[in-house]
Amino acid sequence: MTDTRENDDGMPPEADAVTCTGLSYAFGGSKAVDGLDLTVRSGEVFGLLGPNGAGKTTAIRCVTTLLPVPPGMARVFGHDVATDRMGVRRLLGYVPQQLSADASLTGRENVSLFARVFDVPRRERAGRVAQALEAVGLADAAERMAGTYSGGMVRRLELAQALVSAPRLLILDEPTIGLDPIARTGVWEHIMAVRAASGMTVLVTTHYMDEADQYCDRVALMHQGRIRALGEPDRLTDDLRARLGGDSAPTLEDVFRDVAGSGLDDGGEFRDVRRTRATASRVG
Ligand SMILES: Nc1ncnc2c1ncn2[C@@H]1O[C@H](COP(=O)(O)OP(=O)(O)OP(=O)(O)O)[C@@H](O)[C@H]1O
Repeated sequence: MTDTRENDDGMPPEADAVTCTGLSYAFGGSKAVDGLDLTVRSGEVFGLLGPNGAGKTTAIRCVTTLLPVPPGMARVFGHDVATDRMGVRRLLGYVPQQLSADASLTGRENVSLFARVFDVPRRERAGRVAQALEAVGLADAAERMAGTYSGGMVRRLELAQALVSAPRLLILDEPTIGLDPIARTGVWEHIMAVRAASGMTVLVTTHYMDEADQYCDRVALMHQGRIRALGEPDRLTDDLRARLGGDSAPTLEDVFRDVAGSGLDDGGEFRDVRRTRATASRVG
C-alpha cells in the first residue's frame, strides 16, 4: 500500500535529505563546484571528502541557501533551495567552519541566543537549550564563559547551537579541524549519539579520511569541484584492494589518490590544513 503520510513540512516521509543534480557554482570565471550529482539519504551520516579547495564548503553553502543557485540544482527533503529558502532553512542545523560562539557569553547564553534566532517557541526554549547542552556533554559547564572553554568544548557548544532547533538535517563543515585527537573523538561521539537518539541526517565535510572511514555510512570523494568516487568506505577500499591484488590493504586516502591521480597535489594535501581553526585561542 502506498504511504500517503506527510511530515510537518508537507513532504512525503521518504524524501531524500539532500539531492544535488548538476550542482555548479563559480566565483568569477573559476568553477568551485562543477556538476555535482549527489543524494544524501534520510538518516545517514554522509561525508563529503576532499583536500583544501576541492569545493566542499562551496557545495555546502549552496545546499544551505547561503550561495544562490538556479532552481532544480539542489533540494533538501524535497524543498528546492532556490525557490523555498525558508522551507530549507527550517529543516537545517548548520555548523560552519567560522566560529559562531561568543566568548563573552556563557555556554547556556550562547545556545539560548540561537534558540531565539531560530524561533524556538518561548515556552520550550529553556528545556530545549538544556537538552542541547546535555546532548553535547556541556551541562556542567553551561554557566561558564565560552572564552574559558577548550577547543573541543567550543566545537561541541557550536554543535549544541545547531541542535537547539531540532533540525532534520545537520550540516557540519570540518567539525574537527584544528582539534587534538581526543577532542576530535569527543566531538564525533556526541554527533553519533545525537544522531542515534534523533535519527537526524548528518552531512559532514572533512579532509580527515580516517574519521570518514570510521563514522560515515557513505562518502563522496571530491576533487577540483567534482565527485571522483562515491559509496560506503569499506566498499571503496575493497574495490581498490581487488584491483591492486596481493596483500594490499588500501585506506580511503589510497582510494582518493587513485581516483584523483597526480592532480591531487595541485589541490593540497589532506593534512595541509591551511586554515586551522585554532578554536580555543581565537575564541578566548
Ligand atoms: N569567496 C570566494 N571567492 C573566490 N573564490 C573562492 C571563494 N570561496 C572559495 N573560493 C575558491 O573556490 C574553490 C573551492 O573552495 P572551497 O572553500 O569550496 O573548498 P573546500 O573543499 O571547502 O576547501 P577548504 O577545506 O579549504 O575550505 C577554491 O579554489 C577556492 O579558492
